[in-house]
Amino acid sequence: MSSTVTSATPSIVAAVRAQSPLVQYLTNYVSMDVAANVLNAVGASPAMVHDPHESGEFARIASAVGVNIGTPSPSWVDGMIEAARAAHEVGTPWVLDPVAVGATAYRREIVAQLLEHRPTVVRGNASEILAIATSQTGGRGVDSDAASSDAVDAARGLARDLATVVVVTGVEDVVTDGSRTAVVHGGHAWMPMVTALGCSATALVAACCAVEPDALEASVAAMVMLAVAGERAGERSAGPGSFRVALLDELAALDDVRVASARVVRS
Ligand SMILES: Nc1ncnc2c1ncn2[C@@H]1O[C@H](COP(=O)(O)OP(=O)(O)O)[C@@H](O)[C@H]1O
Ligand SMILES: Cc1ncsc1CCOP(=O)(O)O
Ligand SMILES: [Mg+2]
Repeated sequence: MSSTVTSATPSIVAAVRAQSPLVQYLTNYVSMDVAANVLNAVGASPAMVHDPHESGEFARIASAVGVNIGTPSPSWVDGMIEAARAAHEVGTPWVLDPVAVGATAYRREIVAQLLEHRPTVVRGNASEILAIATSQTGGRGVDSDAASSDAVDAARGLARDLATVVVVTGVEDVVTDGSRTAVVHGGHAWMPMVTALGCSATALVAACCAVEPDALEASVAAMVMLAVAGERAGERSAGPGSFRVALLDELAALDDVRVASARVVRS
């Protein structure tokens, strides 16, 4: 086991800025603004295109797609499925955010349908990943009632079962493809007090997958961005409100030296 930043991470961060990938994000009403601004801050190009009349067509021109079930309704779900289907068909990476999947049967059915279209990465908090991996229900709505460190085995098993990368966020972020596992340390205790940073983490994973074919390395880079920027933003903020603004500034200011300060443990 080693504790070091992956050599791939700085080049992925730079590639997002240089290539400005078009990230289509079908996300919930709560997160649209912050997730789009997070993508802009790191140099990606967000497009919140969700309607089933156009989501599949748009997914064919996007560099990566995110699908987030945070505020679902039937027509939005149709749009999600069209986008996921199209992304899978043309080989565009797509990332699933199973918000509060343990909470209702409706959400579990949506996630089951979306998983048929083979996401590149599933990014959730520990309750969400445990809900998918073990079929356990509950959780605390969109928030987690479990620690990411308690979901490592479940995440590894899920990654193997789905042949995907699984990211479990929390105090530490666990990234696994079932054989390789990385734990990213950092961030700040105010992060869960700012809504939609999990949704934004999913958006960043999509942006990194657009420029890096190794989805595990792409996901590590996305988590490093938030961990480093979050830690720095916390040092100069008065509370969650100013933290939210400072986080955007710190994401935009990420450079090789700052990225290299990340603490990543691999096994
Ligand atoms: N207590 C914490 N300390 C540091 N970072 C945190 C903490 N809680 C969450 N984060 C970070 O906040 C982001 C969102 O994660 P999380 O809160 O687990 O997602 P969600 O909002 O989907 O539940 C991630 O980058 C994660 O690392
Ligand atoms: C509050 C809320 N309600 C439905 S979706 C949503 C946003 C959840 O965002 P995150 O999972 O990133 O905290
Ligand atoms: Mg979430």
